[in-house]
Amino acid sequence: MRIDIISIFPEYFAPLGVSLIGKARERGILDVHLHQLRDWAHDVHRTVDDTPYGGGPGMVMKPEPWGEAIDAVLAADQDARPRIIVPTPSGVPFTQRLAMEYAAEPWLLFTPARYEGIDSRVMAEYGSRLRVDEVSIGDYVLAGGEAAVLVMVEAVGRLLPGVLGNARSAVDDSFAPGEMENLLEGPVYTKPPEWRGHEVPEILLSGHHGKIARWRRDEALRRTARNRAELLAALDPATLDKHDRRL
Ligand SMILES: Nc1nc2cc(Br)ccc2s1
Repeated sequence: MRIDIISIFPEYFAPLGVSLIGKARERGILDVHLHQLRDWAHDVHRTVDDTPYGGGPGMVMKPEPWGEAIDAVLAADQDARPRIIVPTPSGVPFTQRLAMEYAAEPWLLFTPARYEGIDSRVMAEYGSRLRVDEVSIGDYVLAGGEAAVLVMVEAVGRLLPGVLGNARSAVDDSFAPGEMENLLEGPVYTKPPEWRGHEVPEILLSGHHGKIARWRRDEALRRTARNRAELLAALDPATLDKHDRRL
């Protein structure tokens, strides 16, 4: 997978050089290209923003630098087209299902904005011939879209074949479509069996895989009811057995 990111703070993406994503890049599973938006702002101050038409607070990112920057990225591969992802509090929710959809894409282009956002004509221009998604990582406002891109690149990158290794399958992730969709993962334990008077639940030491699976599902349902009751309401009743219903 190729990922391009255009930003006025490309240094913000240094974390993409470490840990899981950094190793995926070293192994050629992920190819990340960072671009400084100001390289396409040609005035002496390399200006990328201006006051909003219609008045109002803050500044809006100018269309010209973004247009030239996106054109330059598109020119990198004339035979392919990236899916453009615009982080914004006004977008569709970023979910595990959407992360999986993005993980199947060969090329993603992230356009994190600052200020009040990007002049709307930019995505109107590209939306006529490319897939452009406005995506929110949550109902809060950041100072810019860069942190949202870090979140999405990690959530997508870990799903790429070979990144998690054999030890861990993303199929068991919280929110993954199927068994765990709309369910939070339950508590986890490791050695020692007793720590400061706290013992590991006996069932987990029993070696009885069927009972352990049952216990884990019960705990997942309990945690979901406690922390995200609205997800339980979205659970497909067909996936609940009579034991679940007694919880
Ligand atoms: N939650 C989010 N806040 C913001 C702020 C800006 Br400015 C750009 C993108 C995003 S996504």
